[in-house]
Amino acid sequence: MAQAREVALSVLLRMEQDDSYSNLLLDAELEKAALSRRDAALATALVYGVVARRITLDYLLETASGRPVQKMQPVLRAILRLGAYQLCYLDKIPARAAVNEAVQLAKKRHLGHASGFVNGVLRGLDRKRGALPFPSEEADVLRAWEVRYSCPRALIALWRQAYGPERTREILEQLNAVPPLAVRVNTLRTTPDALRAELAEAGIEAAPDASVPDALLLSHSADLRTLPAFTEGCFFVQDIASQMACAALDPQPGETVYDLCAAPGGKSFTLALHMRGQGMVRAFDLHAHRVRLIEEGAGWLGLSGIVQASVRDATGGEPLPPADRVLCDVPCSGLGVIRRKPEIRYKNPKIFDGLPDLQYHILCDGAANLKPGGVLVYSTCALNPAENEAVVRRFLDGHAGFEPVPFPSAPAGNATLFPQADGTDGFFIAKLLRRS
Ligand SMILES: C[S@@+](CC[C@H](N)C(=O)[O-])C[C@H]1O[C@@H](n2cnc3c(N)ncnc32)[C@H](O)[C@@H]1O
Repeated sequence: MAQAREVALSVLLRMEQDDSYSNLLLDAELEKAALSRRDAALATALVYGVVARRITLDYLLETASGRPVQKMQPVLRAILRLGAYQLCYLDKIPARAAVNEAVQLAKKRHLGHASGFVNGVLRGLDRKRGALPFPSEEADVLRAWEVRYSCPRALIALWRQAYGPERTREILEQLNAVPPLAVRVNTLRTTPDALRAELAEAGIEAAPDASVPDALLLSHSADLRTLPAFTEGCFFVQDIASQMACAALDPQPGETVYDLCAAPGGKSFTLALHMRGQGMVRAFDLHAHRVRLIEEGAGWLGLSGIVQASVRDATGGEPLPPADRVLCDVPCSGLGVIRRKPEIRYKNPKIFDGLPDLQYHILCDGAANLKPGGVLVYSTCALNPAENEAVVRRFLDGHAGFEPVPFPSAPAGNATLFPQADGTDGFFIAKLLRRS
């Protein structure tokens, strides 16, 4: 277990230095450390938990220690956050173990002189934590929610303005929850029922989803990669919202479909399955190393004959022969998938300012490469109207030949999916028809 905390500490420190994603750093550290399954699970829980709860943990540590966390040495700060997270959120870890392990970590990291401080702060936090006052909503609602949900106030303010206070509170209440795990059945290799039976044998309950066929919702997150059904390419992980975007495009066998921002390829694969393996999905992406991921995935799932991957810039690529349907699953802020990538919340919303223009130009490229009578779907995993409704509005204002088309659960032709209400990732889907 000590090793799990060391791995978690290394990941947290590297995140501060590299500004890299927690999942990528964690995967790399776990591979290096070769931990037992139990230790790897603890290291994972610690990294995601500390990243997600950082603002709350810092508030608690500052209140307990009387010292500003930001002024502490990064390694000391990370050790205290790890200890505080275990004390406040991991009931299965005894308080004494959480404190002692933090002291040992400090010694190993040559902070022997601070081990008394670590011990004192964490013991104090453990004693007082039920009684520490949280900021009150009456005095400053943004600060109160910032501390309670560990979400920067700029993002809370953005959501309050976009969706109102009630919906914002609901979004925040989901922010630190475990996200659902959904898979798409590879119906060219198996059936939902056969896959359910195979998963059940491995101790994983799977239920069909009400909104999309050939999707299964798994009861708990297991290491799916070791299952024969996985290695044989009988399914892949894909959130229900992504599957709904593919269902909205509704591609038919024999058609030509473009997926303009396709890597790592999940939606291209689902589109190919909708088409029962007949026709062509051209899967483009700007980055060659990401195009390789599409090729690998298509090979694994037996879809190489229908999914053709290549590098192309959707903001300035060469014109293509017009397609029957085009998907623009554009690069976005990711503000709908914070449950999966907890650090997204700490990005300054200003860095998203350039996205709507990029997204608009990709949507225009989709329109330019679509046949008259063809269907265009625009999607993001952003909960941010500037990247969603506003982009589609701007597009429709300048493209008289296009009109919104209803699809299930979206009578006006577009839908924002919310984790709390829809049980999916936060997501936006708009469906448009090219009349002429
Ligand atoms: C939201 S991700 C796509 C996810 C993918 N559709 C899936 O379901 O697996 C957005 C993708 O857009 C790509 N991208 C960014 N700018 C692009 C551009 N100008 N042209 C084409 N692709 C671009 C990124 O490399 C990234 O892979």
